Amino acid sequence: MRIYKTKDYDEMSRTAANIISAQVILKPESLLGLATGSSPIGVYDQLVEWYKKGDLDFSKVTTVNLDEYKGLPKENKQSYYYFMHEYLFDKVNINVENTYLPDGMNMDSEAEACRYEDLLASLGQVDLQLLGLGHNGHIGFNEPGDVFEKATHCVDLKESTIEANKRFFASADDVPRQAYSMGIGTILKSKKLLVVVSGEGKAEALKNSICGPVTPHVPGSILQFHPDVTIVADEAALSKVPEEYLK
Ligand SMILES: N[C@@H]1[C@@H](O)[C@H](O)[C@@H](COP(=O)(O)O)O[C@@H]1O
Repeated sequence: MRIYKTKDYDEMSRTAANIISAQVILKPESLLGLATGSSPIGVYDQLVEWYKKGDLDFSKVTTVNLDEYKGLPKENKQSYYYFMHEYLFDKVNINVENTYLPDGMNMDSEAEACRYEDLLASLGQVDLQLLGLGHNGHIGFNEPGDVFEKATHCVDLKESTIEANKRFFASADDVPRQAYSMGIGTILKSKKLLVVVSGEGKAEALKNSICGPVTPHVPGSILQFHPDVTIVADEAALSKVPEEYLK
C-alpha cells in the first residue's frame, strides 16, 4: 500500500489526477473504474483542465462506475449517471457508449445485479479503479456488515450514509434507501486501486481502513489485502494514522 499525504483537497486531487493521467497516456484504451461523491470532483476537474489543454485523450477509454442509487432516473441531478456526465463525460472526448453504470431504474434488483456483474466480466479487468471512502468506512456502497459482498448487489443504505449524503438532496427523505453497488469482490479484481480521501471527518474511517483489523464492519479495511493500492489523502484525513504507516 502506497500512501501519499497531501497538504489539502486540491493537492490530493492533482496528485490523483496525475496517476490517472499516467494510466491513460501509457494505455490509451484503459478500462477505468470511476467513483462519485465529493471526494473525486477535484480529480475530474483537473482531468478536464488537462484535456482542454490538449494533454489528455479519452477517445479510447472505457469506464465502469462503482454504484448508482436505485430508483433515480438518469435525468435526476442526484443520480450518479447525471454526476458523471456533469463532471466528466460531457467535458472530455470520451465515447459515452463506452461508459457504464448500474441502471438505477431497473427495479428488479437481482436481474440488475446480475446484468451489471456480467457486463463487468465481459469488459475484462479494470486497469485502475478510483475509490472514495465513506464516513463509516464504506467503499462503493458496500456498507459495514457481517460479510464482504462478493458481487454487484442491491444495498440497503445505512442511516449514517443517508445522513452523510442528504447534503446533496432537498431533505433526508429524498435520499433513496437503496443502491446498486459493485461488490467488494468485484472491486478487488481491479489491477490497481486509487483511493482519494479528504477531511477530518474521514480520519477515523481512514485509520481503521489502513491500520485496523480487516473486517466487513470496516469495508475499507479490505484494501489491506489488495496487492496494488495507492491512497492519496490530505493531512486532515491522515491525522489519526501513525507516522510509521506513512514511511
Ligand atoms: N457511494 C458513494 C461512495 O462511492 C463515496 O466514496 C462515498 C463518500 O462520499 P464523499 O466523497 O462525498 O464523502 O459516499 C457515497 O456514498
